[in-house]
Amino acid sequence: MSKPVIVALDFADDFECIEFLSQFPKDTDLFVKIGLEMFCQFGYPFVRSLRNRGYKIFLDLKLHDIPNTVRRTCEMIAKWDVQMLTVHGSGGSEMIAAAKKGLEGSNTNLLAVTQLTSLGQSELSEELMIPQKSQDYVTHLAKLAFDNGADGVISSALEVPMIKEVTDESFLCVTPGIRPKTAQVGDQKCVATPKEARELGSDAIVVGRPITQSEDGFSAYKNICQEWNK
Ligand SMILES: O=c1ccn([C@@H]2O[C@H](COP(=O)(O)O)[C@@H](O)[C@H]2O)c(=O)[nH]1
Repeated sequence: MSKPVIVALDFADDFECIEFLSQFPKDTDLFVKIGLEMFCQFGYPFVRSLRNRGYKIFLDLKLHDIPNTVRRTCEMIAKWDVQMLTVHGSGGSEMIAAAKKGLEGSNTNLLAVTQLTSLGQSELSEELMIPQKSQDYVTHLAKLAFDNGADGVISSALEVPMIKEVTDESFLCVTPGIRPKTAQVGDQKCVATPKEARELGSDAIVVGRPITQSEDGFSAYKNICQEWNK
């Protein structure tokens, strides 16, 4: 099976989103990410409607709360038949283990966010006052996630080799912050091209605006898939 390009559906309304999806031929094996923007507006019925179309779903809610709340939330999401769910790794060992417990019996992969790809070394040290070097912080959180039952992490593609080294080759590294050479970087600080992500060992890439804001979203998607799967 080829590794997926996951399309981040960050749209202001569901009509715009469905219109975007209508460009894709029906037999496209589409893996989409529903994040906070769309989930806050349209909730579970929207997730269900995309699942009913046959899409694979990455529900990117980045849960970050006390273990009991996260476990109970995950118990509910476990019934939704989504393929991936995120929590923040910085929620700690108990919270990660509680999320995994909540997902028990489902096929949902639990992914822990290490360091947001919109944060660079200076934000980490100067704003968040985290004394470690970014790479050490990321590998520490990845190991914490691995040791507490997560199936993988969300990280920059640039960190994948180090993460696989401290965890396991099978530990999933799903990487946003992907920018083809000609695309605008925007608010992302840690970026890689699809080709770089593949060479660094990412298991899946997440791409939003370079596809969703392109004049021809389907062509942009196909070009990225081609570069990624070469
Ligand atoms: O560290 C992270 C975690 C999640 N994201 C999400 O991925 C997409 C990226 O969208 P682009 O438009 O390609 O920048 C977006 O939905 C983020 O919420 C991330 O970028 N970094």
